[in-house]
Amino acid sequence: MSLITVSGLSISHGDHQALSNVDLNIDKGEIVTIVGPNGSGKTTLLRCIIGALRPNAGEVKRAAGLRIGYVPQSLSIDQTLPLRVERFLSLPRRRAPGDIAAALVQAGAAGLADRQMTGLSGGQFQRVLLARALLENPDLLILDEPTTGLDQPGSADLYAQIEQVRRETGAAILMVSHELHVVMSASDRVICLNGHVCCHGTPEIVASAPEYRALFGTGTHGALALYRHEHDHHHDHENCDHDHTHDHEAHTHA
Ligand SMILES: Nc1ncnc2c1ncn2[C@@H]1O[C@H](COP(=O)(O)OP(=O)(O)OP(=O)(O)O)[C@@H](O)[C@H]1O
Repeated sequence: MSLITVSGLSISHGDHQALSNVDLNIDKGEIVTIVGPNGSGKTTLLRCIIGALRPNAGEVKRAAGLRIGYVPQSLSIDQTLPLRVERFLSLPRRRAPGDIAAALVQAGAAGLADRQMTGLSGGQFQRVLLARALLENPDLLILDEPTTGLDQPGSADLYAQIEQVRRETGAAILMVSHELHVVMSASDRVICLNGHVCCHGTPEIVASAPEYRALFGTGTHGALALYRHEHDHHHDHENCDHDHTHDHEAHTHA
């Protein structure tokens, strides 16, 4: 059985329909990446999966006893409050120093226990958040744009760390990423979201799907196309939408 099964999930924020009829499942030990333009509902979907938001329709089924570790997109720390990493990792639940040390090692942040949270670099901060999620001994690790604010080498290092975590712990990974080149190489499956599932499958299938190309283009890994997307889909294919009106070179199929 899957760790997570999402079926027919729809949710609105006020009168804004953020997600419509989303189906998704995550199996043991796989890396699944969600891509999609800004505002396409990626964070909303993750928050439904961890149970922080309730869908208006559909459901999220979790395997019995499933342990989830969640790394949020951002976390603000009071800059005026002294808070050591070790203490941060013991909030809100007290943790044994040995567990904290082990989680920091696994997150590639060994030696940071005594540092101040406010003095960490972006990459170190993300690793501490990863360590915090690992303290849950997760079967499923959920990361919302874990490389936000990191430079390219920093991002590559963090993704390598995440893959190592999967190798060492066997945890499944569900993450949101804008770094499509990395997504393509490291994921077992990719889900392309834009208020609904535009297309999904192995990275190769998604990369060659016209709806993916319409969203992300083919040059500069599609990063620029993220900001040019227009919300004009039709659902006329099992896994895909096929009618986008974009001016991008890749969009020659419409
Ligand atoms: N609490 C909220 N109240 C009102 N609207 C919201 C709320 N949270 C999200 N939204 C809206 O729902 C839509 C989806 O937001 P969400 O944060 O899930 O997108 P996203 O794909 O994660 O975006 P980004 O890539 O910018 O992080 C957006 O239009 C957003 O403005």
